[in-house]
Amino acid sequence: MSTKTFYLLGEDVSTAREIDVPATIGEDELRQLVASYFAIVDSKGVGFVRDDAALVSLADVLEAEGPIAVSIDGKAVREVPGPKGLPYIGNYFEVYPDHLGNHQRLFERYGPFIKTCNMGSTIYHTNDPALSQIVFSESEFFTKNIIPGHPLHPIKNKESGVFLGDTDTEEWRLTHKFLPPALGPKAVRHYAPTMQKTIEDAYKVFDELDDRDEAWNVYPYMLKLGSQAVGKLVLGMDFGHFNAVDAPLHAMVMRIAQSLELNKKITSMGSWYASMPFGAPAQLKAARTHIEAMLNQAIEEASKGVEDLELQEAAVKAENMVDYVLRATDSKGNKLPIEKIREPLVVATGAGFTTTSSLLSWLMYGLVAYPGMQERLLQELIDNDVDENTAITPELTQKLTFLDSYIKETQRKHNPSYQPARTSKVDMILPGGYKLPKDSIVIPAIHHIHNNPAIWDNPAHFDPDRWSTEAVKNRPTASYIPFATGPRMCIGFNFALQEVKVFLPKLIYRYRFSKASEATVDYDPMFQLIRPTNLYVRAEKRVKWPPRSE
Ligand code: HEM
Repeated sequence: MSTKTFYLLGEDVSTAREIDVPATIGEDELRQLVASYFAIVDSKGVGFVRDDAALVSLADVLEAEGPIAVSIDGKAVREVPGPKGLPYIGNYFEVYPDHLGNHQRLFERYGPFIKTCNMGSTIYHTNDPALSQIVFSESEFFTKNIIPGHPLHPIKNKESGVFLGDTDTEEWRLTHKFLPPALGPKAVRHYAPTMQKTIEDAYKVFDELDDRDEAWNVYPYMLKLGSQAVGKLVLGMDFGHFNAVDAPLHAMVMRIAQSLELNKKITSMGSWYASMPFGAPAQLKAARTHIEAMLNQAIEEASKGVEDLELQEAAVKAENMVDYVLRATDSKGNKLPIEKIREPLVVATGAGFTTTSSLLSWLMYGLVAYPGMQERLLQELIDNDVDENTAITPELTQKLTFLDSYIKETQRKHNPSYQPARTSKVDMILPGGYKLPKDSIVIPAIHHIHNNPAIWDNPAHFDPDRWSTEAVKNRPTASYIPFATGPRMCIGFNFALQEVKVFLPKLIYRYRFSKASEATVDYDPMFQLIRPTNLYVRAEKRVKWPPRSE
């Protein structure tokens, strides 16, 4: 055993610490030992420097006299860079209103890890897959802990267990045990007929719009469609969104969408604003109370079976998630307590329709904005013997490989979610030498990871065929994460993907879509998700279909 002193390259030598190094230590073990003293997240990047020269072998390090500097990925440690802010408002005007474009600009200027401060709230963003993987991994370094300044803080809700709650809680563990089976691959397969009925019920509205020769704004109709499906399959509720062309949105949908808008507004103002007894924070409180009342009624009224069933069996037999949570029983005979059912269901409903309606809107956008897509998707249906009477089963959608690539490319280029955030648990040194303090909010910026030119060839080009290239098949871990990754990733992704794989073929087979507005498509920077706000299309009922390919 010998005692050596180490300090972080870039810090003052007076910060050097003594570390006892066993005589038989190996090179990797030495890196790990030093990493553990300085909370260096990835020991593989640790290097040693003495008198400005790298100590390349283990023997060099063990024999070096005096304090040894520790480099990270060959660099000195450094503060996370970012733009200088104005007094009080910080970088608000550097980020808003076009936060997608502005963050892209900031990544180009400052590199893959940046720091901004808006109205007193400091946030870190990364467009680097390796850093994102670390941030999402629920470890000794990071967790989902929704502290003030976290984008979800104004709507934090411990009782919801999932999405709006911290990881380290009994509620998360319990809900995370009971909810996911109802959204697993086997469970969502038996939802396919209900999904198909949902889209077929919507035909009469799109047909009438065609008869009237009217163009329609995509997002509001996709919101109706996405929420109609989630209403039925999560809450057992018929929202009646396609009873007529101008059927209003159900109050449940309005209130959840309103909560998200208010939340984005509150977070963009900084955490001090959230506790104000008027304005957006007061409206948010009123919206929550209304949602709870409606949910109680839905639980009363949802169609339900009677017998208790083991989790997996309940998942494949239940008519909807209300039915499922009331009957699902774990191996020890425990059920999700009745008082713990309401909040997770509200969250699953909100998480389910806001996201799928945005994705559906971008899928429609691709049909009218990218030449040839609609024709290729239709041809694939014809070549797989799809016609208007075909039941779109998971077995069939597995064969629709171009549809799969088209959805993936849409989720890459136009991903609706952009700000899943995690919180640092300790002061640490990240790969690249970035110093990150405890309680920092870090956002793996999904849109910017998916459009990072260091990872994706010509990322601005919409190209579904890239998904069959070796480069994309062998892409770095976490470079495509539309549903986030790690233990707190989306639990509804099977549901979402199956839904769009049922809806899209049905729509494309029946209608020919064309763009009905010339304006550049905008997104609403004050909404929690990225969705096109001004995309108008016309859907004409097809009267002719192409022949099968030779
Ligand atoms: C295109 C559709 C969807 C996208 C892009 C999406 C995306 C995401 C993302 C990025 C997260 C992580 C959020 C965070 O870390 O803060 C998440 C979590 C979640 N999603 Fe989804 N989602 C989709 C559809 C759905 C559906 C259909 C449901 C349910 C029916 C659902 C339920 C949830 C839940 C409950 C969580 C929280 C999981 C937890 O806290 O452990 N999602 N989703």
